[in-house]
Amino acid sequence: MTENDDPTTDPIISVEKLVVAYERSEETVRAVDGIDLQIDPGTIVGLIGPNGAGKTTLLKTLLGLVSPTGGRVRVDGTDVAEHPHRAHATMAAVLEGARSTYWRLTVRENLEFFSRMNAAGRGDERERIRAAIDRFNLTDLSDEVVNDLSRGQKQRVSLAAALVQDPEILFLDEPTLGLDTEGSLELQSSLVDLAEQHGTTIVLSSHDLHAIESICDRGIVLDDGHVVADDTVENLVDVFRTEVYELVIEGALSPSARGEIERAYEIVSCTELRDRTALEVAVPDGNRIHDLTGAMVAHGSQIESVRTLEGSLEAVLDSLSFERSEPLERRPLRGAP
Ligand SMILES: Nc1ncnc2c1ncn2[C@@H]1O[C@H](COP(=O)(O)OP(=O)(O)OP(=O)(O)O)[C@@H](O)[C@H]1O
Repeated sequence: MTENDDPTTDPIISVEKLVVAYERSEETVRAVDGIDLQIDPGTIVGLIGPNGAGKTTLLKTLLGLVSPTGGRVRVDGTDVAEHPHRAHATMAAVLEGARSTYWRLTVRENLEFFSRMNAAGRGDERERIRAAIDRFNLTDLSDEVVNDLSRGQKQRVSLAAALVQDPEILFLDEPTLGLDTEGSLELQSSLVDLAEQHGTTIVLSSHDLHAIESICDRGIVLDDGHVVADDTVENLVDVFRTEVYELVIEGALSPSARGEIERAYEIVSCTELRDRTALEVAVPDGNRIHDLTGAMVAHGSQIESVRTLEGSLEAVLDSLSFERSEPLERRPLRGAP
């Protein structure tokens, strides 16, 4: 499912002109710097970006744990800052590094506690707990004290504790961290099931780009507190797989070669190195790369190398980091502001 499947659906999360600034000793850091977002129910959205991009701050602000400096967040129509209790009734979270369970209680006691706290009266509690224990393979651990479990096991308990709350929205910060490959794959399939079978909206941040590519409907790339790309994961990857080439030429790009390229292609970036120039050019159809190189040679460019930018989210991020000193609005990603 993608955000555009049903144009009549009201967004379950709506973020308007959101700014979150932290005061540090001598400076103000705008961790979120003017973000507008709408997320439709039942979608799985991945927040991606380099360290310090603002992912955790955005998640915590959606949850109401951090107050906006400006703008607002509405969850299921409720302003999170104005009515935090009402907003919290619809959501659960597993935050990285935060203890989202009680380590002195057993697994089962934790699940009972969270279920009663946040989902009292909603459906059959015993059935919900049994399903969460099954889903996260916790049967043999259900009477163990959480403190005695491994990091990966604790992570599974946190996820189970979030799920027994039967949330409409689930926020996860780095959910696959600490899980082995099998655990990570199980978690991914549980999240997809949740969205598909229960219509749960899932927003997760992760550096695990394979997980994001496998399960997310939509990827939002943050950098320096801004949304720099927002599209289906497929489209984000496609832009790089089929269309963008990096060409390195000797010397500078002559005005006539530049004019020739710009007649048919988009120059995504042009970086002058000491005695070379690196260009990223968006080519609408992969076959036309030969026309492009031919035209450049005809206009006096000596081409040193040509390479396709890999078709993976990793390439998207690498390319964004490469360009961090460049204006990001020059990226060709659809949906970027
Ligand atoms: N409590 C805080 N006080 C001051 N500055 C903060 C605080 N929390 C985050 N920051 C700063 O805000 C910016 C965004 O941080 P944030 O943790 O939201 O990014 P992130 O994308 O989640 O990074 P990472 O991938 O490393 O977790 C960074 O410059 C960070 O140093």
